Amino acid sequence: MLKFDFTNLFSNKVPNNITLDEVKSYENKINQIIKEIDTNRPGFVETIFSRKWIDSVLDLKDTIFQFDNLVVLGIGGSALGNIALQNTLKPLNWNFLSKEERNRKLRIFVIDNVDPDFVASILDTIDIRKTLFNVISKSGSTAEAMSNYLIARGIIETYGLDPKKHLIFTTDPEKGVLRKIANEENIKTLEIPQNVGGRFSVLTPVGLLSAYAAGINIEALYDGAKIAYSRFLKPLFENPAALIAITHYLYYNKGRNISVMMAYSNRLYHLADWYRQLWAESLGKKLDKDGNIVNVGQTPVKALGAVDQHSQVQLYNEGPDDKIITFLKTEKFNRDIKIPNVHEEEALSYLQGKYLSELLNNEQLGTESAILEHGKPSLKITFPVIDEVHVGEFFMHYELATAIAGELFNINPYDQPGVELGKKITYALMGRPGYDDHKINIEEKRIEL
Ligand SMILES: O=P(O)(O)OC[C@H]1O[C@](O)(CO)[C@@H](O)[C@@H]1O
Repeated sequence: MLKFDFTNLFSNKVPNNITLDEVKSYENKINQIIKEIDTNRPGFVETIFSRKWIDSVLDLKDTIFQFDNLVVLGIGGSALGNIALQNTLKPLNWNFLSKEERNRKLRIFVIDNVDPDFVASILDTIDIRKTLFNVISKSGSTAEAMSNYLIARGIIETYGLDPKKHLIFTTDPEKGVLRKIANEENIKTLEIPQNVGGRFSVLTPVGLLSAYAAGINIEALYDGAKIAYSRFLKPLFENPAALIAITHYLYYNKGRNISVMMAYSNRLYHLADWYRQLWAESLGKKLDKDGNIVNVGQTPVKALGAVDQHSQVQLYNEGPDDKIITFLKTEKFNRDIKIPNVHEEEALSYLQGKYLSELLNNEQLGTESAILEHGKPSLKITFPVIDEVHVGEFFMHYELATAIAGELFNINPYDQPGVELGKKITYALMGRPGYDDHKINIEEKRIEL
């Protein structure tokens, strides 16, 4: 199980700190929220109690393992879970290993952006004949995913290959242009449960296919998610998701409107990236459930230890009192490196003979202590080891925490109306029929240098 340490959130060293009594005063409300979630089971919870989604991926086994590369084409919730799974659970040099070293599992690439330099750099690297493309889009219409699909398809056709053999669409069971094309052309598909939104979809086929293709144990991901769910049904002070939600909510109300997730592990860093979308899109809302303008939301920020000690920590310690910090660390790294005894130099003797893991984890503890001395609240999540069970558990704790936080803020955590306008203006700029109303009026008085 993941270990959670909430001690420093309640310390008297934090001016205007939250107290256990304050948290306790929300106990009834939170119990009610938990009961409601458990009764109505939102889609992301329902998913982990069904074999359907794992089985739908396992059914594609023969197709997947004919290939050497899997390229995911999707953005936002249709990409970030894939990226997090690969980076936390596979060696960071996975795509550089030989096929034998990879045990014949696939190299995984995720093309989310539409930056031509980025897209070309991946397409230039892979052998198209040995590549399976997984186009992921819940809506089946997102411009970035669609344009990258069209590019991939164009290349497949240019090579004289059969698109049906090189494409899998992961999309809504009924709606969207991807579903239409799949039906017309008999392209293999995976379903995204209709009641699961993109940022909550990592444990649906959205994240499962690339994970499985790389040899990740997808069943163990579900085992971990179920552990998180069983902890979510426990009383408030034994319930990590509820404590994350209420402590962030209370500190937000005391002016801490930035939530930093600082991972002391290059692998765990990608979980912080996933968390950014979840926390931002779910909780950043203009209207509450009663239609009042509230403009709430806590800005999630990711940071990497020890790197950001030399970039961000000065600000965290001495800048505005507007942050709550979550540290991620692991007790066990897959590899370790002993720092050799090279010099008879006293200034270096504290390092020589020690392990990098020891240095990094002491840096974490040092930063956590320094941050507390500067009066800033933090919590810490420790992975006993970075494996499927703990990563699955992490995803589910945060999805549940987000659902609870949504209720505390009295907003809908499952929609994202604020991203629509930008999409429509882009459509208009790109000449998509039906979007003329969204043509922008360029300011006549320019302030341009
Ligand atoms: O899976 P889709 O429908 O292509 O959407 C991709 C992403 O775009 C958004 O709708 C808006 O950013 C996200 O919520 C979503 O994860």
